Amino acid sequence: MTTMESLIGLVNRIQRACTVLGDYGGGDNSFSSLWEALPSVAVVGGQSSGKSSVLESIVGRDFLPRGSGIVTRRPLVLQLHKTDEGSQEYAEFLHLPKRRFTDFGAVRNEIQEETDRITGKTKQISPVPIHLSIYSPNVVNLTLIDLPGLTKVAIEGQPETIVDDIETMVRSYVEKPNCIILAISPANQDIATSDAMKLAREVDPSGDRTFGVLTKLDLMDKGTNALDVLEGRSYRLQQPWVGIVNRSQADINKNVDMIVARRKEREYFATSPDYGHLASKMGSEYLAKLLSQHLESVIRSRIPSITSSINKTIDELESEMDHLGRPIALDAGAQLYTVLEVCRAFERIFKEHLDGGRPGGDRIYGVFDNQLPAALKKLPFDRHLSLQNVRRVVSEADGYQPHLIAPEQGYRRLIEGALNYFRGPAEASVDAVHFVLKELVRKSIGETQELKRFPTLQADIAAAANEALERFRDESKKTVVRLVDMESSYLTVDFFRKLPQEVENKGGNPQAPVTDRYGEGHFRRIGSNVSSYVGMVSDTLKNTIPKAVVFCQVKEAKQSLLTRFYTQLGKKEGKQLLQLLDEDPALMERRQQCAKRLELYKAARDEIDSVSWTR
Ligand SMILES: Nc1nc2c(ncn2[C@@H]2O[C@H](COP(=O)(O)OP(=O)(O)OP(=O)(O)O)[C@@H](O)[C@H]2O)c(=O)[nH]1
Repeated sequence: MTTMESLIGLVNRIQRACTVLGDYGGGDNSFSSLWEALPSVAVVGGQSSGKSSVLESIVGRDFLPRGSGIVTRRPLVLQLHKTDEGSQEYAEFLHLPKRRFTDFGAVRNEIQEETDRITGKTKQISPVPIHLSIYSPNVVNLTLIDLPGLTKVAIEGQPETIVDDIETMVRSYVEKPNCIILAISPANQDIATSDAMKLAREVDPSGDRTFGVLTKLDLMDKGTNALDVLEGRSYRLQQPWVGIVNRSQADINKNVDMIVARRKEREYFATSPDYGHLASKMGSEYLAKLLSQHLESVIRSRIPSITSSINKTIDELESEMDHLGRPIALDAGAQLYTVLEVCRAFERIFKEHLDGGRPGGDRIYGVFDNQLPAALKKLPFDRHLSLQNVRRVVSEADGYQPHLIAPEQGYRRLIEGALNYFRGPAEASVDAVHFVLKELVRKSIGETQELKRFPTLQADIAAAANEALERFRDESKKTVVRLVDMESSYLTVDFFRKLPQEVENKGGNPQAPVTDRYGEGHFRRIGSNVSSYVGMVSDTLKNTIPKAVVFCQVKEAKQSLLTRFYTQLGKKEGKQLLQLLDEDPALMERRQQCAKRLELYKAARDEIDSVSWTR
């Protein structure tokens, strides 16, 4: 069996770890809170209901600040550790790990000062808890959280909102299903008006996790008693009510020792005509034992769910850490490696877009299959080869001496003029593919998870890739224009060799008169011959332009999009590399939080494992 000590000690250790990492009940946290999964006991009550007195008598020591107004302004997480009989009592604060307090007056001062350290002297409240551990043979293992007293009016110097602020803070603790509520009400007030019971009823209507504590039994009017409450008739709870008699103000003024006070309390119940029959179930010592046992059994029953919640959170945090990436290494070599790794990830995605696997590459084929043929079709050859223009160009080419057989010069000029039109669609194809590539770079950058961390590197890669694409575009343009120019520079002789025969065959009658070389039909035929030649060239270019474009732009983009960037990278020094890897601060912060949390949860898991082993 797991010992009680180890179970409560386990939760104590996890709670401390939580606080170190800023995870505490009532805190504002974007992560699921481990604290909330842990059972704890919160002390709530109206002002002057006797909360401090109950806590002190559970501890058996005077150590809480006293005064008028709201004294408790930060939650006090009080962890009690039972030590061997005869050992010295001491206290330790989590915020002062190296100091052992044996003087409990000094503990009181430190609580006061530490409260002010966060809240200032303005009497504000803060949800950041103070952790105090007390090691003593006179305590039972127990963790209690002392919360500010519920109040109805703000006193001078306090903001008006304090009444609500306190309630909100107290509520944020007690509404958690794992919180055991120690609700303190004074017996000399009507239980129906108790602030503690009002809140407890709201957050725990079934009374499952509320322990009702009735203080000031000794201050009740003569002839009255609290048996209706203590025996559960006035207000039913699943747990038994406990009556308490704390030190009176006069006792406190006289410095009546806590141990003496405990004895007096025992005597009070033992000799009380009203409560004598309940004596064994009354008093602060009994309350401490009751709570400790209850806390232990609650912890025991929760361990499996705590463990599974811890394991689930560890998985979540680990996958988030993977997603956020590892922290940046300090040496330049490792930094260069990181930059290269990220660049490669980007290049891989970019290639997937081109080669298929990711969409977008098909749009390049769309340029070749639709845009280019459509643009070629739209070229104004009809106008260029109109009868009128053919006649004008041929006549101009002839000069004063009209051609005798075939208008060689005229043909050349008409063909050259027509071929010039191909530059437009050729260049437009280059541009269209350029824009597709640019868009794919943009997309790939967006899809490279590894890049998300590094806005600077992302911008630099985008700039380098786009600069490379511009270069490829220039090269590609030169090449396609060259293809067109090549067509003009040497015409396909074969085509013309066949022409005259075709003309003569056409008539079919050798006797027919030779066509009038200067008539309309003649020029029409010239136009039609040029048109067929241009059509042939158009078919050729429809095939060769895509080859040039793929060769100059697509293949280059796949192979050497970042080549120049890599060369420049090689010249960079450590500092410049670090600049490239300068992360988004929000992300850095998130990773840090994640890492810390992961550490906490792993530590918690180890703690739980170690307790399980001692069974
Ligand atoms: N006679 C008698 N006096 C008590 C008892 N419990 C508390 N008192 C007195 O009631 C006063 C308030 O008690 P505290 O323990 O300071 O009450 P509190 O709820 O902590 O008060 P705040 O922290 O100011 O909200 C003190 O003067 C105590 O001595 C009791 O059971 N009997």
